[in-house]
Amino acid sequence: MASTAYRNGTHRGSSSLKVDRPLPAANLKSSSFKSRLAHSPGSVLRRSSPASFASKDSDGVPGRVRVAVRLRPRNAEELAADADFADCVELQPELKRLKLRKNNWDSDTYEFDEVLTECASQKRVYEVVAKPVVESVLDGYNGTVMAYGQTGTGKTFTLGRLGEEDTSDRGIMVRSMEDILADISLEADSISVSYLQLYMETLQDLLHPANDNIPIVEDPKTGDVSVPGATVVEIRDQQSFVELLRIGETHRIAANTKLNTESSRSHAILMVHVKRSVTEGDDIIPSENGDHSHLVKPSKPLVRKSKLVVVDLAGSERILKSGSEGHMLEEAKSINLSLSALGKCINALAENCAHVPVRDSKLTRLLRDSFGGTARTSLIVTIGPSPRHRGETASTILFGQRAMKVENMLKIKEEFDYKSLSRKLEVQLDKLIAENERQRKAFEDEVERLNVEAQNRISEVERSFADALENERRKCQMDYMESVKQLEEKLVLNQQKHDRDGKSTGQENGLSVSEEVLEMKKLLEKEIKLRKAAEEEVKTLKSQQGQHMQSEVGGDAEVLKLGKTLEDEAHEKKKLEEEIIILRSQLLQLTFEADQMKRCLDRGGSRNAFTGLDSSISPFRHPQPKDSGNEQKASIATLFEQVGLQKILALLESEDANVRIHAVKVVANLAAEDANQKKIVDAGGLSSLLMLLRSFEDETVRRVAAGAIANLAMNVEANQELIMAQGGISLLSMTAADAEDPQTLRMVAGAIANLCGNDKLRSKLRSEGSIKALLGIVRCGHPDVLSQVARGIANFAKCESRATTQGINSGRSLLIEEGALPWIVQNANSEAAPIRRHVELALCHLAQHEVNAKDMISGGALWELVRISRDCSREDIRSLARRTLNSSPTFRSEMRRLRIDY
Ligand SMILES: Nc1ncnc2c1ncn2[C@@H]1O[C@H](COP(=O)(O)OP(=O)(O)OP(=O)(O)O)[C@@H](O)[C@H]1O
Repeated sequence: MASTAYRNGTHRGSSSLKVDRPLPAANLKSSSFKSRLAHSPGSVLRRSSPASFASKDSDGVPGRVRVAVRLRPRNAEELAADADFADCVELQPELKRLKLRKNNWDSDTYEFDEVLTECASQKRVYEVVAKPVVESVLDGYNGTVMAYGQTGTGKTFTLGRLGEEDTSDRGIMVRSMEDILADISLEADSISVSYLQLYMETLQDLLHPANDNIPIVEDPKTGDVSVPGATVVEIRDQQSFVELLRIGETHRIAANTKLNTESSRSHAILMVHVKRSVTEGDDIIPSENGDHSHLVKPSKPLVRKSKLVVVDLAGSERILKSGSEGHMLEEAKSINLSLSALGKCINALAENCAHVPVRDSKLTRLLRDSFGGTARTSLIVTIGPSPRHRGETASTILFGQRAMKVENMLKIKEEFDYKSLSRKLEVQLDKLIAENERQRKAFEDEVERLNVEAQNRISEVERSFADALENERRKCQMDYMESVKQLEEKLVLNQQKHDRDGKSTGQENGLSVSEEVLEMKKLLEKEIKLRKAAEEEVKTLKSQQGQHMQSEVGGDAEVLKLGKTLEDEAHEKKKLEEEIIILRSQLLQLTFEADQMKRCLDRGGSRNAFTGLDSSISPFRHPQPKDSGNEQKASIATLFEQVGLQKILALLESEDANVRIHAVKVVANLAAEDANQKKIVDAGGLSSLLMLLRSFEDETVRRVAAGAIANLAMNVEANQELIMAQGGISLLSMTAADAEDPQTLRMVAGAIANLCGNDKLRSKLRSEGSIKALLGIVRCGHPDVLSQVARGIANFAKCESRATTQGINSGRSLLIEEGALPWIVQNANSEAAPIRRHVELALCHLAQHEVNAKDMISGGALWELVRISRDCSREDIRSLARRTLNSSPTFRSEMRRLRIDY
């Protein structure tokens, strides 16, 4: 092995220095361990032997044990005793060399990493010996600062001085902690301390002395050495640390030896555990919108656990010199034993021996990581100047020289930091929750905004739609009113002209009415267009609603609102359709009336002539000339085609009274056409009409409904029977009893009269009060009404007569039983031809059966029969009367008795 010592050439007669430089270029003066590593890429692990103080991995950084030598100044005793002698050492700090005098003319020269003279301040000692180690510890490496030297040479002075009186006296322990506390973050990192002494191979807790015999635990894999039984105190400030040191100091075993009045008898070991979170930059996670501001992916959370071990060894001494006896002698032996075990290990490591006797003492076991392990180690060897202790000084120097050859493999101790990860994730989670909350709020605000916007749009559309509808309705109404007014004015004018000019003007007026009709038709077409436009509008609204619904997924309230809007729109549409139908029906009526007027003018009749009151068959039947009849049929066909019967009938049940009135008029008009009657009945129109009659809500409705029923009951027997089956007979009877309006009574009488023509309904008509109803109706006195009554009585009498002839009926006439005879007799010679004709027929039918003859005679009917047989303008009736009188024995006998010449 190459020696690190070199001799003064003078002694060997050589001026050249034989320096074997095995040391790597590492430089203790550097304050930054990282920069040192950067400057020593060529450092080579010199030990190739697997023998090591601790197990090592190959991925560490080589780091030789650094050794400094410190010379204590002469103490009082030495100043006195050695006054005449030179120091045994001569220091050359600038060359980092130490000369150990052998005698006055010969010396050995040694090179150290640092040579500290007796004048070196505590601060400088700390900076060159301990500070680099402390920095390494802060970087995550283990570090050891150890003082070795003869007793009384200043080990405790170097390491353990608290410097409470004079801060410049502060030793390495205090200064190390100051630097550590200054560098770490108390929030993220932690420092804890254990303070132990190894005394006579027993490890004792200096912070809790009762806790002795603490076991040493070594991790065979990592080489980590721990003392789990030791008290561990967390340090948060310098003051509490100094307090701990003081406590430890008071518990440290010391003795007054010859060489040191306060000689430490134990090895003191301060362990400073530093736990630091690695603060590498977190990866920023871009959000969906590319925003990089808030989300970060926590990097792999690591914690670096490092340990600074400061070892104040007990003094090495020659037992004789120290004057130890008894127990102290045992102490001294134990101290020397452990120091010698340490020396052996260092020798073995320095020599790359296969075996390092680590287990020979607890001291070597404790320092397993410091020598040949993973720690960065700095050794300060303390020496005294006295030539009397030259041997001990030489021994100390050689210890230091051997230690310089020990190469450690520095490794950072990193662990996965679950706590830190958990903390980071919690922070991250909080951020995410806050972000989520922000986004949710923004989303809700957006939904709210869209809702408001949609509502505004809907309201706007509703408003404009309602306005448009209202305008159209008003316009139609006004047009309609205007048309009616114009027609009425023209009618008056036409009448006046007609009166003046006679028939010649009739044709012109007819032409102008035709023009009106054309105008009306145009109006109808316009209305149809309007309806289509309104339907388009509804479609557009529906599609807008659909779009809105799509854009507002999950917006239930909005969907409901839109549904409501749709309903409203549908309602509006229905109303519009109703209005269109009404307008059409009005137009139809106008057309009809115009036709009537034209015909009337053609005939030179009065307005009353086309009101329908003169209709002898049906109150609503349109007695039209062929051409106008065809036009009317065409109009009705158009209405059917464009609107549909079902829709028209549905309007009979509309909530709007006005709509019902118009609808019933349309139905009545439709019912006037034979071709429509069955369709109306099949579609349930009869039931609706009867319902209107029953509800008696409006005189007009009732009147027109009765007229429509009369039309339906006109020809088709099946319809008549349906009316009966649905309670129509009694309904008509009741209506006849309480109606006052002559038009209504005319319609009701007409309907009953039609029913009276059906043989099958005879008894039902009587039992449900129809004959009484007809007789009641005569109170009205209006000839048109009376004409319908007379027609009904004639029809009834005819059916009775037929039944009697067929042998179905044998009794007295129900008409006579119901008291109709007096009215019949009274109206047999009515001035109104229609009445007279029906009554004459009725009398003839009654007279055909002998069973009625007596009542007729007593009721004065015979005279009327005789008159009819003589004077009736209709030949058929006259001959019928004659035949009847001739065939009845009772009448003949009475005529004889009365001497009526017949
Ligand atoms: N560099 C120094 N400057 C001034 N005084 C010093 C210096 N070094 C040591 N001393 C003094 O020397 C005496 C012995 O020092 P210290 O107790 O530190 O020695 P030691 O090596 O720890 O001894 P031991 O091994 O017996 O414990 C003390 O009074 C101390 O103040």
